[in-house]
Amino acid sequence: MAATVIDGKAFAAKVRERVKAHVTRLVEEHGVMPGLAVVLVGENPASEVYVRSKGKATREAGMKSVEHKLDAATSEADLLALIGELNRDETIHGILVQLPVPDHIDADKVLAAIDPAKDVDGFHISNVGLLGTGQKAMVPCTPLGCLMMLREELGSLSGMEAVVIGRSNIVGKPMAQLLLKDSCTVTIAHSRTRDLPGVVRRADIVVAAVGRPNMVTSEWIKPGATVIDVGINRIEKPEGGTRLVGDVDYEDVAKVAGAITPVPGGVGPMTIACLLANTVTACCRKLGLAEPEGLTA
Ligand SMILES: Nc1nc(=O)c2c([nH]1)NC[C@@H]1CN(c3ccc(C(=O)N[C@@H](CCC(=O)O)C(=O)O)cc3)C=[N+]21
Repeated sequence: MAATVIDGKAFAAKVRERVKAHVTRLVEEHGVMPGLAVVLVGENPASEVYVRSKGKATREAGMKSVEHKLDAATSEADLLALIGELNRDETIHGILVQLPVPDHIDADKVLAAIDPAKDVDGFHISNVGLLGTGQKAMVPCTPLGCLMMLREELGSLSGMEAVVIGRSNIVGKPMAQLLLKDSCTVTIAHSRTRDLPGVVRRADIVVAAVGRPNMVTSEWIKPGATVIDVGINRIEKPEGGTRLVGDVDYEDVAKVAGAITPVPGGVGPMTIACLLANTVTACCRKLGLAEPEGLTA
């Protein structure tokens, strides 16, 4: 039986509707419009596309969107000064510094400078620690989007075997924390894992976040498993031009999986929806309101 396709684009549209409803309520009942500031340092065509679509989504949700495009030669001190200003700006509830930053800037230092309450990426060590200890954190957007899709597809995740492939701070590690919080038995596998296919074959839930095009194939997948593909790899087409593929060999894996996310149209759109969701969450917390329904982990 062919796998169910998890339509991330359609689900993201639903999440964005929810975001919009919360924004309307914040504006009408509290006179506050959530604001998101995105900071981009240097020129990177892929980043610029992403920043533009984020700005558009932010405005469509009825929120304030601010973009700061800084020259590639911007000093670390100048970037830190801008973050300080955004931290103090009452109209800004979320701050995102697009990664990667140029080599002469220390990314860890920059992330540490963001007010943890405005850290909508969830990359500040305070938020990492809060998530790891089961406290109220800002949760990284991509893992949050993956979790929302898994819950939507599977209902309760309790007791399931989950294997996360990839140990990055932005996806693998926080994804594992969220799955653990939902009572999965969690394995983080990576490039040094012995018998990676054998480890992945145990999984009811597979989250692939390695950055290697089409790495995961059907022999790795337990029949009926749910497969979330976080990879976004641009590869050359034989006939010229490029196309986006994930870390999962979609056509192949779809033959055995129970459900699978496509690339594009899977995790990517959910990441943007969750960025908006996190901005609303940050705004609600600042105002001392209840957690916005359907937008948090
Ligand atoms: N501080 C920070 N936070 C981030 O969240 C962050 C970042 N830096 N740096 C870059 C990556 C990349 N990223 C994407 C989000 C959505 C799509 C997305 O929506 N992709 C579409 C396809 C877009 C296309 O066709 O090119 C899809 O998957 O359907 C892609 C990439 C967030 N990132």
